[in-house]
Amino acid sequence: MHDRSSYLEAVSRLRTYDYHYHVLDEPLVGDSQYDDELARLKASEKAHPEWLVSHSPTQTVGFSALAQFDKSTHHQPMLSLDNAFDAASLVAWYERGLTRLRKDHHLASPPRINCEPKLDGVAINLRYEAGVLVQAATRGDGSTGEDITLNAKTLRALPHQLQNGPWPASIEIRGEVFMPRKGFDAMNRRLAATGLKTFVNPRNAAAGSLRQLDPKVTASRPLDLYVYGAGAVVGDLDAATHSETLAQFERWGLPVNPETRCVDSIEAAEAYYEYLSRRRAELSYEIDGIVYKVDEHQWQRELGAVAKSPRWAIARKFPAQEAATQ
Ligand SMILES: Cc1ccc2cc(C(N)=O)cc(O)c2n1
Repeated sequence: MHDRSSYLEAVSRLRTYDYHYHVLDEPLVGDSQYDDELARLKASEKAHPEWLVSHSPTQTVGFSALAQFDKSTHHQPMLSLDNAFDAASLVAWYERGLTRLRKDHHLASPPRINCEPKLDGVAINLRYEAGVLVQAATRGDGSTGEDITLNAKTLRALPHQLQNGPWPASIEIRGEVFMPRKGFDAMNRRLAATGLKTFVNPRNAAAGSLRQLDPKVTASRPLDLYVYGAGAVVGDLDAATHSETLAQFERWGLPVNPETRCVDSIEAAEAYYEYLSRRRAELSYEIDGIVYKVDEHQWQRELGAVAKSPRWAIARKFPAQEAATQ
């Protein structure tokens, strides 16, 4: 660097690199170019101490990224699903539930089963108060997650205000944020074209995009959302079944997966698995199985949950795919 103005330009250029790398998680240059330019800056400051400015990157101890996310405690824990890897395990899950319920009830008909694709994305907990979205958080450890409200508000599928009331005074609504394949491929092409690191799969891309410290970056990513259940409810959610709850969510303007079906038998539930297994490749998003839930809330309550997993729900997983070619 032959004069102070080119030194000051170098300082500004490196600070821009730092911001893109540490805050936007989208490096502008490769590590070797960054290291070379930083080394030249340090040499200039050694040769010309009178040029040094306090905002030079050589003066910051570890780049101070924006504040981390606040923590957010779920009013009701977010449950994780037990897995079934074959039809026999699915039937065994259902039979176990039937046996438990038959201890105390004469079941006129077998419990209905709600079936839906298991999206391969990242879970989110939304809290609406008086119908207004007041908080959104990641699942975290099931009890406490990260407050990503500003990022969630950039999701085009997510209403900030519920429609067609009434609704409970406060309600937690759970869903899965995901990145459709086409959006994932286009985003990776853009990142690769500018020499930036690409994401391995849509699930990682959704998780990384939802947890950006800068909501503008989240807004630039092709994220989508389907909601799948309720958590804590203050007031009355007048729905006797899970499928009625989902219908209510749709009336309020929340996105519910259109592949969701309610069936009358475990055989029909298994048929749904076969049906969706055949359609999997043509869906616009990635799924890693089917989620089955006993539909009646009364039976869900009676079956309860063991450890962190509900007895009333199970995930029937597809066989692991060999390294998927994106
Ligand atoms: C209770 C529960 C827990 C995790 C879930 C996850 C998904 C999903 N990944 O699509 C769908 C559900 O209905 C879920 N339901």
